[in-house]
Amino acid sequence: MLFGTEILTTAQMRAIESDAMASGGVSGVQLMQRAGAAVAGQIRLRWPKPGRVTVLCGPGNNGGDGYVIARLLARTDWQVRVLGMDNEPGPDAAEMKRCWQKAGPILPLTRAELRRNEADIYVDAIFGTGLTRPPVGEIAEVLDYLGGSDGDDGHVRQRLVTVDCPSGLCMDSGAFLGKPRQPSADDLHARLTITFDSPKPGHLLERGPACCGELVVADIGLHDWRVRASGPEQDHRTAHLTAIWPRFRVPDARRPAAAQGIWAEWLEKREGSGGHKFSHGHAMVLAGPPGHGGAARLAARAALRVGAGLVTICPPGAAMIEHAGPPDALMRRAVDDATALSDLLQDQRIGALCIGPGCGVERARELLPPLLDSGRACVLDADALTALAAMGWNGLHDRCVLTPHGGEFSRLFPDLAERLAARPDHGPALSKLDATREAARRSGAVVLLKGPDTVIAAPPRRDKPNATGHAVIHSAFDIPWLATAGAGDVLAGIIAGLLARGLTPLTAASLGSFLHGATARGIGPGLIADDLPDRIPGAFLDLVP
Ligand SMILES: NC(=O)C1=CN([C@@H]2O[C@H](COP(=O)(O)OP(=O)(O)OC[C@H]3O[C@@H](n4cnc5c(N)ncnc54)[C@H](O)[C@@H]3O)[C@@H](O)[C@H]2O)[C@@H](O)CC1
Ligand SMILES: Nc1ncnc2c1ncn2[C@@H]1O[C@H](COP(=O)(O)OP(=O)(O)O)[C@@H](O)[C@H]1O
Ligand SMILES: [K+]
Repeated sequence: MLFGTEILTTAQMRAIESDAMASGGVSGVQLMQRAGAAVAGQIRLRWPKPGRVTVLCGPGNNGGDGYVIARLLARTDWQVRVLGMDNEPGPDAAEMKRCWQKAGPILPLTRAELRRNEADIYVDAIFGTGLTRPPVGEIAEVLDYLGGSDGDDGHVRQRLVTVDCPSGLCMDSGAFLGKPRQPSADDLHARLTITFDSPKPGHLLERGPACCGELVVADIGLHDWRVRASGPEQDHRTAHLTAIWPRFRVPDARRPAAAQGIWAEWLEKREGSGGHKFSHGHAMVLAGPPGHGGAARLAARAALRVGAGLVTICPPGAAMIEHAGPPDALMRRAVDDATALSDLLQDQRIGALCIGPGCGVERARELLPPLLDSGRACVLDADALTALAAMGWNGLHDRCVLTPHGGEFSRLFPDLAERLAARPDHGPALSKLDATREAARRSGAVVLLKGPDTVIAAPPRRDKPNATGHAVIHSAFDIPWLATAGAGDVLAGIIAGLLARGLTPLTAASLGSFLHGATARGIGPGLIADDLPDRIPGAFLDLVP
């Protein structure tokens, strides 16, 4: 079972909207009115005293939402200025535009007009899911102004509310079309973004979290069609959000799913497997040469803390002395070479292995073949990934979890990393989600690409090789202090421990990321990786429904 809040690509969102409208259950205008009302409602909630608002309306349905917002705010005593385009949008937006024109004028959507009057709030309803190419000309200038490139020190961004997303952001990738993928000070930053029905990948990836500001997901009544579209025979279901990011609001009815799902996984394993320590799984962490033991010990301690029944750390004999200290619960066993590992793996009770943290590339290269031949569930991290990049995919299988950070990913999948770094010229741009899924497909393993926007992707099912596998995005933008030496080693150990307990690789990687992030949130700034394993029990307790 996967957990988290479902997210939809823009294509899936459009498909669900079309299904809903084709069913006759709801019209396009009704959806637009609900969308506009949700935004106007959020504005009134945050700015209860009516003031001056400038609504910027683009050429499509995002602009249509803008005309609804303008009308609803004008009704509640806001002084509304609308800047719009001189075009005939699709029928729904055209109707909303006409409705607004009965209440007030539409001024030209130009930078000069925008600068003419100050407003308390700016509403960006220029582009949403329909963005296909980089904004140019007058619209690009308007967006630059809103982004603060005018030297106004970002004064607008504190007052910028965006409809569906900051205009110019590709909602599938979180990249700004036509701009470098690195952060730039003049990227359009909103204080608040209201999106509809479900988050889209671009809200959670790359520039999305920083530029959307607080993200509110408003219900516009598409639930029944979303559920139908994500049934087992449909391919609409894509990725699941696994963390509730503090600035991220989902409709209340969908909020508890994450925590309860995780807790249920845990109980299921505990109660289904009886009381013996071996029935809770035996994890092995392959440690490296003398002087490099810390990383593997962090991993081993984390594997114990997530409830593996036994954990053994396996350094070469020459490094054994380094591992004499606590925790006493940890077992030690020397593994000097590939033959010793093969012999050890005759013990079928060893359920999962972790290789990479502090292992040394040469040793990883030697130990990987017998480890992979054994077919055991395993986590390949750090030095094991560097070794793998030189060895190729032979022997990898769907019980392997690869946990690269960006640098390791580019050694393993240089072409994908290069495409991911390139300036996107049209939408939808290749996303971190797409790249991780492709990496999982090529390697046949679960791939967890680390970062503030961790993506975890499973390879396609064997019976559906052309379908995309399940994927999970774990958002950790609110915990930058997790980017500290050794945090990745702890994550590898957590996942190995969960694999030993019998969780599927995708669930172990997703739940592992969630626990890792939740633990870091509980500790706060100042965290060092050593703190993480021993605080995992607290993160578990927070999951009790
Ligand atoms: N379809 C629906 O029923 C609903 C749509 N909603 C709103 O509609 C939005 C999507 O509407 P659209 O599909 O009309 O798309 P948008 O309103 O995002 O705008 C795209 C329009 O601009 C054009 N365009 C794209 N890139 C451009 C560029 N760089 N320069 C100039 N023009 C460009 C496109 O050809 C299209 O006409 C959503 O983001 C959401 O705000 C909501 O009202 C909810 C219901
Ligand atoms: N900016 C960030 N915000 C939150 N988490 C991050 C950020 N950057 C990296 N991380 C997370 O921190 C951990 C660092 O892992 P890694 O790069 O492997 O470090 P190490 O090898 O030192 O253990 C990963 O879990 C990663 O997802
Ligand atoms: K917008």
